[in-house]
Amino acid sequence: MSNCSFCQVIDETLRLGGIAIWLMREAKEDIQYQVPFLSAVHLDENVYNGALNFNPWRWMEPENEEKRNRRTSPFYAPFGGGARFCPGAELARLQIALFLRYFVTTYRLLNEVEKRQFQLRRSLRRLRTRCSRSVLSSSGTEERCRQRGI
Ligand code: HEM
Repeated sequence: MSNCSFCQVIDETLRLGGIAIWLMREAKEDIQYQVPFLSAVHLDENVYNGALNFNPWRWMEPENEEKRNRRTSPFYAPFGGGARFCPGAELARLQIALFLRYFVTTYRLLNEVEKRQFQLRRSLRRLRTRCSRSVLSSSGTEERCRQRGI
């Protein structure tokens, strides 16, 4: 699952907010090698333009192609690396992609105004249904509906 349609969104989310940046490592003895803290790499302006911005399209840029290799890249390691590389990485990415697909194809995101319009339309539809049902049983209800212009 290296190139699903949601992969850029998943990769960008894991770059900015993955758990990898919180992992701590402690050297048991003094060493002469300096390992950059992962969050410093993931959020480094010299590595990623506008590093603090959520920009899934960055992963489509050819210059980021090599950086994006989560198994080998020193600039992108949301699932750790080396011998401790996360064995659940592909499963996790697949689950996230399935969830996102279900979410965006099943639900519609509305702003406050659209939400209000949606609720009003729904109430009107329900009233219409109720009215058309009660027309059969009660002329009083029919009259009330007529008065309300439904
Ligand atoms: C978005 C979801 C996930 C993220 C961001 C993530 C990230 C990581 C990271 C960064 C490590 C390395 C930890 C370290 O170096 O100490 C790790 C290790 C591990 N992950 Fe995940 N993981 C995810 C999902 C999963 C899933 C779904 C599973 C199992 C089904 C899993 C199982 C493991 C295991 C067993 C290790 C330990 C590997 C070892 O130490 O040899 N992870 N994960």
